[in-house]
Amino acid sequence: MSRKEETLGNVTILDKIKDAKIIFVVGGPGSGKGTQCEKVVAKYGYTHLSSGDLLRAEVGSGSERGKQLQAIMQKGELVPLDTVLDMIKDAMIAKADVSKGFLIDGYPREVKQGEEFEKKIGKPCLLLYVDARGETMVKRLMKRGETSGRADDNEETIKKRLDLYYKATEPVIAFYEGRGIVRKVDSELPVDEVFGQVSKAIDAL
Ligand SMILES: Nc1ncnc2c1ncn2[C@H]1C[C@H](O)[C@@H](COP(=O)(O)OP(=O)(O)OP(=O)(O)O)O1
Ligand SMILES: Nc1ncnc2c1ncn2[C@H]1C[C@H](O)[C@@H](COP(=O)(O)O)O1
Ligand SMILES: [Mg+2]
Repeated sequence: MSRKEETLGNVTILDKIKDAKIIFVVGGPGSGKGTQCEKVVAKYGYTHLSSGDLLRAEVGSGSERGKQLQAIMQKGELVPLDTVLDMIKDAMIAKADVSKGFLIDGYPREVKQGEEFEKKIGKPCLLLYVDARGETMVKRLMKRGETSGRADDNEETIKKRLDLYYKATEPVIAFYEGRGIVRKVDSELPVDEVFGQVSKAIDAL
């Protein structure tokens, strides 16, 4: 057992995480995952962990690993599963004592990521599927790119991210539909209306 997984009485920190609500937030690039998660944090006090944000923090640290990650992300490709899962696990452990629930935004990106998460961390009780049309997502990302400073908010990388989403991530939704835990929200609607649908899904837990 690592130091981070030390026991608290007879309960390990990982046991605590398993007992917390875990929500996967999945959708295409620019569909509105981060926007909705912010609102969930404000209303429900959940902990928002975006795999993309965790990776960008590592890039921002200037570390050797960050440089390798940056090269992958700039091309719109997926970083290795172990890297991203370790980052999420560490971030969850750091919040285990105070968290009412976890929003895991941008993960799983492929079915294997979901399977590994469940082996190493725990089971999700809900997959929020933030759905928008490809054309809408591209428009939103091009607009966001005017101010975001994100190296991947450019036309060429957006196209690759979208292609990869359809190929690798949409099967994740089908996989969890088989479990009956997917709730789809229509992110073509204004932000507050989308959030109304998100709130219904969370209230039903
Ligand atoms: N329902 C909405 N209507 C209009 N604009 C929206 C809506 N939801 C989000 N946006 C805007 C806010 C941002 O500028 C942009 C992308 O939203 P954002 O929440 O950052 O997407 P995301 O987190 O799914 O993208 P990424 O996967 O690239 O991180 O679109
Ligand atoms: N779950 C992930 N697996 C692999 N790579 C990931 C994951 N989450 C984010 N990334 C990389 C690849 C993405 O294009 C960028 C940006 O992610 P975003 O969710 O759009 O912020 O990071
Ligand atoms: Mg985001």
